[in-house]
Amino acid sequence: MNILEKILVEKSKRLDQLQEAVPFSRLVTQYEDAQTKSKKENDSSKTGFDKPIFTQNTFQVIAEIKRASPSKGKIPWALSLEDLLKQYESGGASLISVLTEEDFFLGSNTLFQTVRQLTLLPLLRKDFIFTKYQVYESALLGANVILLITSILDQQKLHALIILAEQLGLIPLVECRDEEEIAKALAAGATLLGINNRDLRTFEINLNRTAELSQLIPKDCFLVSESGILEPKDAALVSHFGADAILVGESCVRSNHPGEHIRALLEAGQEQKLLSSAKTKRRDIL
Ligand SMILES: O=P(O)(O)OC[C@@H](O)[C@@H](O)c1c[nH]c2ccccc12
Repeated sequence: MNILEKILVEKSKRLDQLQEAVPFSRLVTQYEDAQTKSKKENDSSKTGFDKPIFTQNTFQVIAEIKRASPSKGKIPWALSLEDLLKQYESGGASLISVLTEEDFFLGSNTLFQTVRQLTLLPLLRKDFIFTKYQVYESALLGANVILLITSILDQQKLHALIILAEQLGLIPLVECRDEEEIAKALAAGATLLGINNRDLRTFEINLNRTAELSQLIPKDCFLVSESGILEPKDAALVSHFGADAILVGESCVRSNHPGEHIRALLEAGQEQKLLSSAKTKRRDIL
């Protein structure tokens, strides 16, 4: 079994337990009640953020809260969660990604809720999502964006989860790792695509994956280059190949000055975007 398969086995077990405690129908009712309540309170912008999250004119950084990974084990943080988030904000991150997977990334829904309390920035819930249950759960947690990993979903399922996410007001970020998955994601209706530079089966990092695959992504889609971004030159490279944003975990949480780190990545990515008319490398039409 590769690591991805192991993660999915554990995730399925946890989901079974969760559904025993709170069945799907009850979760849906909880969601509907929460909606009615927030409408009554006229709490339309739960994040205080009413601007669109993904705009193509500027380069963006999505900064991740990551405690551990299967390849690195526990990742030592230079700062507390509070300080990390303050710096993510001051550095100019436009979205915070929170890993909630428990067994391999040491995340949790509680961690997500804590982050939700500590920042007004929009949040990406990062987990191994393959059921409608998890999409409702993400909405109840207060997520703005969810990750859908193409390699663990067939096209029909991916399509169904994209539609459900959108119905619940969540933006689906659809992660791909090769040509075939990009075709599948586009056919399933994805418009916000992630290219993971790390192969989740082997952990091998290759930024050229963004270079090779970005050409297959239509210009009117928004492209996030994920994983293995360590320095400004990495941000510049993927920006050159048409990435509109980068998703950065480890190098942010390890940094003593994550705010400065994010600012430097942002500037390098933005400068390159202006220089290289980056999108000439991307497909014109769907
Ligand atoms: O820590 P990095 O190399 O900067 O990577 C962050 C992020 O891309 C990575 O955590 C990630 C991307 N896709 C995933 C899917 C599941 C778990 C984790 C991930």
